[in-house]
Amino acid sequence: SYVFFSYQYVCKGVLSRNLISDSSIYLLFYRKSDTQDGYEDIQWNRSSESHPPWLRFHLGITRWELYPHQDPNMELLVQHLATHRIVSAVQKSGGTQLKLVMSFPNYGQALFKPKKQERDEESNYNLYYFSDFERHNAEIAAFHLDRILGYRRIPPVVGRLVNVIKEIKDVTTDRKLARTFFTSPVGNVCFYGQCSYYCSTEHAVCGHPRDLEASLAVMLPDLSLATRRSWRSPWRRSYSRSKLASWETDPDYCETIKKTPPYDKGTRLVDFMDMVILDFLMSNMDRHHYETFEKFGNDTFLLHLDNGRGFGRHSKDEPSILAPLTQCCRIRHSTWLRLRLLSLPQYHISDVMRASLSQDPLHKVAPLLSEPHLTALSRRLKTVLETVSHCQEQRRNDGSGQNVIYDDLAHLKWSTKE
Ligand SMILES: Nc1ncnc2c1ncn2[C@@H]1O[C@H](COP(=O)(O)OP(=O)(O)OP(=O)(O)O)[C@@H](O)[C@H]1O
Ligand SMILES: [Mn+2]
Repeated sequence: SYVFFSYQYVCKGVLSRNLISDSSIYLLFYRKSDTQDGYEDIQWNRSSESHPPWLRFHLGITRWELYPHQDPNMELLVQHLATHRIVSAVQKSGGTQLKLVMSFPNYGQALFKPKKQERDEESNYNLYYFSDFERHNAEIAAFHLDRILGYRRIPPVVGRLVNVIKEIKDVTTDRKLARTFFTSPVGNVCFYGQCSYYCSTEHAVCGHPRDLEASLAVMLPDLSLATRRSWRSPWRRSYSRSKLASWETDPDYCETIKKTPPYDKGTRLVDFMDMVILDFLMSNMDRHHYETFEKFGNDTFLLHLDNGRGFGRHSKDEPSILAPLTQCCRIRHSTWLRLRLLSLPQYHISDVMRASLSQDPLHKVAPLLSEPHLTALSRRLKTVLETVSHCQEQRRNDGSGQNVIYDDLAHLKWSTKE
């Protein structure tokens, strides 16, 4: 089968399997910064036992996934994110809303997004999707959901209570950020940073009085070590109050996309559908782009970065997010089986998510997703399965002979026959 064929190529080294071949490149990368305050001397060598968890994460990225199923490194990786001393916090340039890059003594880094909204607060119905807040708990919940779906295409994210004075203001070298700190009328410490959306006194994020809930996502390898390509989503929304996008008006839109590279070959179209299903489940309308690692060309997984606008509403579903699936009627066999599993009473998606999220350190402060959001997940999962059934019925009747299910498990059947 194709998968076995490409696997042989990987073994022969024609196609590379790992993003970063060994740790030596990092020794060169960090040599220039090894005298900085607060950082440890570099403790690792080429032996993997000496590597900090964030480095093991980087070295474990393959063309198919960010980390393996039952990753032995995961527990320590998230524990470090949640507890290690923050030695530096600077604003991340680019993007529309405030976020910080935090550094740890062992050179690990995390992308920080602050809490801006209460868990039980629903996004204002009069706000367009493109002016919605980003939510720290959505970043955390998206990581758990992506893992439960068996994708492993979101970098690990953990919740943390951050002391805005000790862990941001006192350690930042970012003057522009430091200048935006103030004490609110009730004595909480707040800051707002500099960005193009919601960075003003009115939209400040505040500690309570100093502790601020936030999400910390493990940083991917620096772009100078692993370049990424950004792809515009063919089903991108118009980001306008008045314009419609072509996929909203053209009934044959998918037929065109299916013939357009890279969607015409390999697994790109079904990989895109995987992402659409994730987004529909969490109701994320903001997937304007996705990224891939350049090294792997077109034959690789899609990174599901930037999930802060998911989980904004639980009382309403957004069928237009599923439009690619409705229009193309294509889904991976493995994804379809996973979704069916998560609809069974013993593996119910809401229960699996509740249990998974309760492992996060912020669960002690408050559950990461309120019960109505968990209920919405199971309702939306049912909609996805119904959409697939409807597609199958449609394909049976239209006589086109096109399959709804993309068989990505053929090699497994082949190997179990042995
Ligand atoms: N874990 C990560 N490691 C490294 N880079 C990341 C990570 N997560 C996101 N990024 C990068 O940071 C950029 C900005 O992050 P994000 O998309 O979350 O912010 P944003 O303000 O919503 O951006 P935009 O307004 O462009 O959608 C992303 O385009 C992505 O390339
Ligand atoms: Mn965004």
